[in-house]
Amino acid sequence: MAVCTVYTTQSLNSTCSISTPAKTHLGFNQKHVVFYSSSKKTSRRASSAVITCSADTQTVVIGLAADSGCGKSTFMRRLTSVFGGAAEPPKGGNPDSNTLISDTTTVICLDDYHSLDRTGRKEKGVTALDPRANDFDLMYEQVKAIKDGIAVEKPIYNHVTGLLDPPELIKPPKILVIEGLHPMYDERVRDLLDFSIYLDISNEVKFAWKIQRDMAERGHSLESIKASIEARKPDFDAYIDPQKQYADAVIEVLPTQLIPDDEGKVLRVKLIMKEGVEFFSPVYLFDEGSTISWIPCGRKLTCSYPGIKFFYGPDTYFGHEVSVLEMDGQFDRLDELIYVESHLSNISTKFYGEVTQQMLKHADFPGSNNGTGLFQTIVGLKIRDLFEQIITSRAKTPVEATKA
Ligand SMILES: Nc1ncnc2c1ncn2[C@@H]1O[C@H](COP(=O)(O)OP(=O)(O)OP(=O)(O)O)[C@@H](O)[C@H]1O
Ligand SMILES: O=C(CO)[C@H](O)[C@H](O)COP(=O)(O)O
Repeated sequence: MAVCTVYTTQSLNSTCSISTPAKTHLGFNQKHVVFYSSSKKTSRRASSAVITCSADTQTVVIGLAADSGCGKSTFMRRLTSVFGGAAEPPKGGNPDSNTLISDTTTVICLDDYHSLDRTGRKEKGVTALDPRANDFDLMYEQVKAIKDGIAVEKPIYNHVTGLLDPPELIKPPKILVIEGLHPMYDERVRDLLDFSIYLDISNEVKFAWKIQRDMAERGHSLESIKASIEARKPDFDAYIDPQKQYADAVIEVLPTQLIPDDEGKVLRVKLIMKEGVEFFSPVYLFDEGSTISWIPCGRKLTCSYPGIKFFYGPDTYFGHEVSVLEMDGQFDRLDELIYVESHLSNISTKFYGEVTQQMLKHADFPGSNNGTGLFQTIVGLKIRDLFEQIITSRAKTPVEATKA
């Protein structure tokens, strides 16, 4: 009996099939195929084996990083809507699950990889942002397994009780989104991402949003909100904020420059897009690569005080070449957004007016009248486009095999 192992450059999963020029008995595991045969010609046959995997079922992995209360859930709702169908927690599972599943996407919250529960963190004097409170080995193993087409039993961090609940089954989806505090912190996890986004909310705006949500909806006092932001800040600066250097797209939210000393109600939002990212071409305004300042308020766009200002141009971000699209101000009439949409290019829509349609559909979501909603919607469309391109390219590329 002769045995020959062939290593592949791509991971193999249960969708893969192997054909050889002659009859051989074979089996395969994640990165290699083993051929057994009574023939001495095994080695030659193995080298000419053709390995085919179904591209449809290989998971594309997207990372979304941001601090708590910075709009991740809102962004996820916009993204899953682009793919159609509702995103819901796993049916019949833990009612406090953080996971959202739709036909195309599964969104998992990285809080589920907290290794210390609320009491454990208190006893050790660490915050949830501290890497010591999180299990990056498990995060890496499970995200890799899902990407390789293997279902996992993922833990659940229960935000109601502050405890770690029994795990839930996560099956490989078409698109896996890992959202939370640390999707780009661990190099191994970062390398699994096909595309990454960082929501960079400036302190002033974060404070305004926290007050609005935690005072109005959760009954917290102004003092306690201030204290919680201050307590998280050193770890946020040390472990969360630096991840933005790795992101393929950053949505930066700043106070307006149109009104002096505004309290974070009118926003200036920048979409920073890395150049040279495979399957992602930055959005542009009017003329790709040029520098444009545009005030669209006129006959076709109603603007009340303080108006709307767009900017587009090239820049550098953490040493990378980027394109930046910026919007300062807010829309009065969302149906007129079509005027702005028609001047943007590379937005990966499937039909004229798709951005406007998505924005109108979710007019009640926070940020629908400003650049946060507009840019989140556009990034959602870019992710759909990236996914479709990846699937097409995988379908064209046969798995490459090298003999041991
Ligand atoms: N674009 C926006 N414009 C205005 N307010 C916003 C925007 N996005 C989010 N907010 C405010 O921030 C709050 C938190 O938003 P969201 O739930 O999407 O964030 P999150 O990052 O998922 O939060 P958490 O991690 O705490 O669950 C919202 O209730 C809203 O008050
Ligand atoms: O930063 C966070 C991410 O959402 C939370 O504070 C962290 O997950 C801890 O959660 P809780 O406050 O519910 O114990």
